[in-house]
Amino acid sequence: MGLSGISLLTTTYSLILQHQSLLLCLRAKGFGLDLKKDMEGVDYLSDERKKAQFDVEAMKIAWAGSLEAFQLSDRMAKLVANDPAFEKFTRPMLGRKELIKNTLRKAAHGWKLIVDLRLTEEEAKWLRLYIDEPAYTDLHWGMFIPAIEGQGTEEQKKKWLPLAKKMQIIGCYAQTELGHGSNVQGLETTATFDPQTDEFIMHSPTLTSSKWWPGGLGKASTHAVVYARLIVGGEFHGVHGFIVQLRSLDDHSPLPGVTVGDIGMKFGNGAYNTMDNGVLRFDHVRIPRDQMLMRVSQVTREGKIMQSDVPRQLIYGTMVYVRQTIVADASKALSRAVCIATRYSAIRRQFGSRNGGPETQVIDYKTQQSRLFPLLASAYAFRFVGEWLKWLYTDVKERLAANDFSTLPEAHACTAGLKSLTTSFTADGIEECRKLCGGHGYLVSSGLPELFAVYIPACTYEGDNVVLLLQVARFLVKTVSELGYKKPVGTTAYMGRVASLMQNNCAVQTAEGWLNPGAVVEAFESRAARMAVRCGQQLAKYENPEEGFAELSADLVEASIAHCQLIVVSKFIEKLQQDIPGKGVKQTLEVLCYVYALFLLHKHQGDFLATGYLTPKQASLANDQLRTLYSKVRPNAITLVDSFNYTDHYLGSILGRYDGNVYPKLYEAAWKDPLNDSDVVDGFYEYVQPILKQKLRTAKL
Ligand SMILES: CCCCC/C=C/C(=O)SCCNC(=O)CCNC(=O)[C@H](O)C(C)(C)COP(=O)(O)OP(=O)(O)OC[C@H]1O[C@@H](n2cnc3c(N)ncnc32)[C@H](O)[C@@H]1OP(=O)(O)O
Ligand SMILES: Cc1cc2nc3c(=O)[nH]c(=O)nc-3n(C[C@H](O)[C@H](O)[C@H](O)COP(=O)(O)OP(=O)(O)OC[C@H]3O[C@@H](n4cnc5c(N)ncnc54)[C@H](O)[C@@H]3O)c2cc1C
Repeated sequence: MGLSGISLLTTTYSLILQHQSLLLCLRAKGFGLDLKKDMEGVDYLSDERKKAQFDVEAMKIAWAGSLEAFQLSDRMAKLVANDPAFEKFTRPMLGRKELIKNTLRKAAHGWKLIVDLRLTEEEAKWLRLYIDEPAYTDLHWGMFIPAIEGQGTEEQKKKWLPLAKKMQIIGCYAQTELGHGSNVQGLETTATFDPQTDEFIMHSPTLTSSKWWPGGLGKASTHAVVYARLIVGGEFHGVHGFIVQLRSLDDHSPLPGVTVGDIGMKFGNGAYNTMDNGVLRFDHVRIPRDQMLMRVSQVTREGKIMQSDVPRQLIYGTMVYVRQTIVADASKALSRAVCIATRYSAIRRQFGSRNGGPETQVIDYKTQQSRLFPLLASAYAFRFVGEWLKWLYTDVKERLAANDFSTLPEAHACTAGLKSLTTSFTADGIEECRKLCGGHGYLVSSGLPELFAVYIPACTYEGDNVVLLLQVARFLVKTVSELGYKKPVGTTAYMGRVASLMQNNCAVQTAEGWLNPGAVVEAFESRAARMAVRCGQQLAKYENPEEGFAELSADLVEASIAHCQLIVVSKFIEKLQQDIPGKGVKQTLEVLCYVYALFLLHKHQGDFLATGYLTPKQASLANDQLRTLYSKVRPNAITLVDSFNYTDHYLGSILGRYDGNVYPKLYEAAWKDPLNDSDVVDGFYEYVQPILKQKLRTAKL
């Protein structure tokens, strides 16, 4: 018997086993048989795993970034998965009060582990990630502490950071207001210096100045970094951060003059409702002068404003830091959804049965592949661009510490643009994964609805995605306008070759011709450069540049997307120039890299054609190559998602189970729903039976 014969037999056997276990479950419900007899321990995806053409363990390390990073993340994932305190199956069924209490309990348990096991900050970060429940701790560690680190003086850091790091105070980041989020300079909360008492008076003068949205503010935080208009001597001196105590450290009650609470339920069940996003108002609350974060500007005892040589934009520094982490998180969320959709697509069968044999695995449909594999490739692309962005951020941070601010504008543009690009794509990608799972994807037990509901605000928080792309556009327009006398560097270095990028057209003649990193990068560079230059030319026609910018903003957003996609493609290609150990690992990643690039080229072929860089024939050749690449991904699909090394606990999905034992577990889960606690539904006697028993008098009905 040939290999394909053996494989057919094993597949059929797997199917029979699945059907048998389903039958056992069905009987279990009907006749009280033992549910445990379903085929626990059988790997329904083992045939798929045997198809791998690369070393999965080595790919896990490539995904994690290093052996140490892999081991650390794996250890934390298992620690959480094996601890029943972190169970999350019932989360979407909990009411809001229970939900928040449950989250507080998990956060406390997590903190106990961190202290008892003496975990490092890096380990603690991974532990919180795998607990997988948005909580006040995200903002405490993710924004409150970084805000003090980035904007505090040495003295302020010495005072506040030990308290925060030992969790003797809990902090949040209170910037957004009811009336203003994107427009930070439009914030209305005031911090007025009182030279008599050497204090700032924090005040919310209008309803719209109420702080609105800060995570952790609603119920947990004792302190906040509050962004407010600095007023000294009756004059406005820009928006600054102030450390303000909100609640008593004894009984947690709000301090005098502070009104604080939760803003209410948000999208989805469970999901982001575990977070206490809050509202906050001040009625002339006094804080000592030294609680203004004073790295950028200082207010002296006499009420003089002193500017340090640190640029004003550093006030926005925490956002640069968090946007960078959000890019890394995009790859986690997308890879999680893709892992679920890929495993389930290999289990799910529809149509195509011949002679009573098994139906076709839906993953073998070319349409399924053309929707799923670009998402898989994007998860890897975002992982690597996230790694690069982390490097860029670390580099900027070191430069800032040495008072070199030259790379801050680029860091701002890259973090803003990539945050926007990756979160928008990931949010759409999770929803696509739900559709790829058909009807079962809509079940909460698929894990996808909650993942989607938790993820989508990433398109809004830390800067609305369109507003952020407009920031990139400003950076690009500036770069283009300076081309005559300033050499562009970093991610805009390609603009230095603008003349040739505008003139030269694509040389690819065959589908194989697209398997060339140089050809791919040049295509993306030419498209981005041409779109940016075109915007620059259009803008030049306006007398008032701001009016022109507003008028052309939709085109500017497109140009920014082209620039950011170029960054992701280039960083993936650069990654492949490194030494990546493991049999077949680099080759498999090369396939994914081409999938990512050619998928984008196909999707945005309008840009490539309209800018005149590609001919329709060359665009069509790229699409031909893409189909071939999908066939190369197919045998590796399951092991490529195994390489994310996600535990079943973290995935939280019956469809994405590692062992593929989907149907019995779906069936079992249905019976755990509280609605099935009784056969006759609550409310039947009040509301249903009277209808069934009614005797209608009218003949018409
Ligand atoms: C742990 C994860 C959970 C996350 C929970 C969520 C938390 C949050 O959402 S916190 C709140 C986040 N809020 C935002 O992101 C607000 C978005 N708005 C802004 O960032 C800014 O207001 C703006 C950038 C959209 C506009 O700033 P503005 O000063 O009014 O306007 P300009 O365009 O004139 O910019 C002036 C100048 O500053 C540069 N710049 C702007 N932002 C930054 C930055 N973050 N870092 C460095 N530089 C920045 C900008 O490029 C301009 O430079 P020049 O052109 O050289 O003058
Ligand atoms: C779940 C969640 C958690 C959050 N956590 C925090 C937190 O911890 N701390 C905190 O301070 N804030 C937090 N926020 C607030 C968040 O940062 C803001 O909501 C975000 O910055 C967007 O601002 P906005 O709500 O003012 O949107 P708006 O600016 O009102 O956006 C509305 C629409 O207008 C468009 N728009 C706005 N300005 C422009 C423009 N110049 N040009 C073109 N279009 C424009 C936008 O694209 C969008 O379509 C959180 C928000 C959410 C949803």
